[in-house]
Amino acid sequence: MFYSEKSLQRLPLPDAEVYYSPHFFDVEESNTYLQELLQTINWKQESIKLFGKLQPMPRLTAWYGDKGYTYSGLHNTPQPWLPVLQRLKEQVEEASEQAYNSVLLNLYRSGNDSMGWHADDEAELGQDPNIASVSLGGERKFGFRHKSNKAQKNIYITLQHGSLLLMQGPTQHAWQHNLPKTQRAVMPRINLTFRNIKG
Ligand SMILES: O=C(O)CCC(=O)C(=O)O
Ligand SMILES: [Fe+2]
Repeated sequence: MFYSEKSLQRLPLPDAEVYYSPHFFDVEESNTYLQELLQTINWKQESIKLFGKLQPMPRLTAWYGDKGYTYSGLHNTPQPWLPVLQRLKEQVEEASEQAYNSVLLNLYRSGNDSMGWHADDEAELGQDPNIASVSLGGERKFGFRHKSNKAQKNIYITLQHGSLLLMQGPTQHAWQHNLPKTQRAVMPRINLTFRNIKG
């Protein structure tokens, strides 16, 4: 692969540090990772309490790494690293020049699966969280919404098969992000967010 294809471009979001590489993994490598993760990850259908009622999350999830973590009000006990996750982690660490000790995986089975607006700003992620997000499978739109500047329009990008997105610095303070549902017929998509849990 040529260096330029791997290279991360800074996206023009004010009050943020966001970098994107659309073809961080080539198609063959991405296909192999997608199949291996579909088969080896211990996917779970978790529920969250919404307005006092338990609701199934609109996606499957799995949590691997060294430390437990609270996410969407759920305490996640991590499962030990799998070789495939360690390989991905090493590549992402090298490109982002950051270390990660955990990964949350999301499986969006269809266009009906989604993730609502949120910021990954839990105290366990430290002051300025470093999050590295790998996308595999069906292309989906990913939104950014500024928390305080109402004049700032939402920004949408398409997360491609084999792409890498980094959110660093003040990003989680100033912005929320989401993965909206889509009516389009889309292939299943796996997302991995590598994080560094403190303490
Ligand atoms: O699926 C995605 O690209 C977003 C995942 C995400 O925001 C998260 O896991 O916190
Ligand atoms: Fe997130």
